[in-house]
Amino acid sequence: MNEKIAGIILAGGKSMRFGQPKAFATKDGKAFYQHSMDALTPIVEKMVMVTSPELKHRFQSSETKMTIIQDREEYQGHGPLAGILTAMEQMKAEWYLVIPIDVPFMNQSIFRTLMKHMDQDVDAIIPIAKGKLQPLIAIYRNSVKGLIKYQLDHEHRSLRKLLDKCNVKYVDMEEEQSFININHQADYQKWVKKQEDK
Ligand SMILES: Nc1nc2c(ncn2[C@@H]2O[C@H](COP(=O)(O)OP(=O)(O)OP(=O)(O)O)[C@@H](O)[C@H]2O)c(=O)[nH]1
Repeated sequence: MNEKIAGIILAGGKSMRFGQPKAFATKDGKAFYQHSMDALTPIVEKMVMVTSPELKHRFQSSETKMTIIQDREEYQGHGPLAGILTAMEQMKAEWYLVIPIDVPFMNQSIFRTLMKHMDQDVDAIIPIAKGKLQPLIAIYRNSVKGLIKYQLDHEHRSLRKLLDKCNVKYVDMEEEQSFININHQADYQKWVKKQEDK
């Protein structure tokens, strides 16, 4: 455990492509958002799940280190950066482990690998997996808070844009399975069918 490190679960998306709130889809009898919690729980002392007013009442947690909050009002629905900023303002830490709610194959070892790169000169630690940057499964330092606020105040919601202005450590990940994210209902149904056929 490290008190300098806190967890942020991003759970305020609209799930338009999925057709219903994907946080509550299940894998192995457990909701997707619980898989995200499980990936962070062994590592962090405290964590927040940042969601929308519409979804807030649907999340449950008996985990004492978890708080469920909603995006700061003026940034509600403004994308993942709104969730990250809201969490950083609510919960003080030096480093934040960030995870979305649509990566049910994720596990703590991915974060343990990223954590090896935490040092003074770095603002963000971003994995590269499946040939892509993965800025939503990443570590951010509190040094980026001001930049995130600036971007949101100027309607710049892109994480890529934030990374362009930061000192970023990119980490190539050999393990790809953990990074599978489920955006479309069809992908989820394909996976469910595969399990049933096994
Ligand atoms: N707190 C917060 N989280 C968000 C917001 N927008 C997206 N997220 C989360 O960020 C992660 C990635 O979201 P996306 O899959 O890109 O977007 P989505 O809105 O969930 O899905 P689509 O509507 O299909 O694009 C998910 O965990 C979302 O719940 C937001 O405005 N606030």
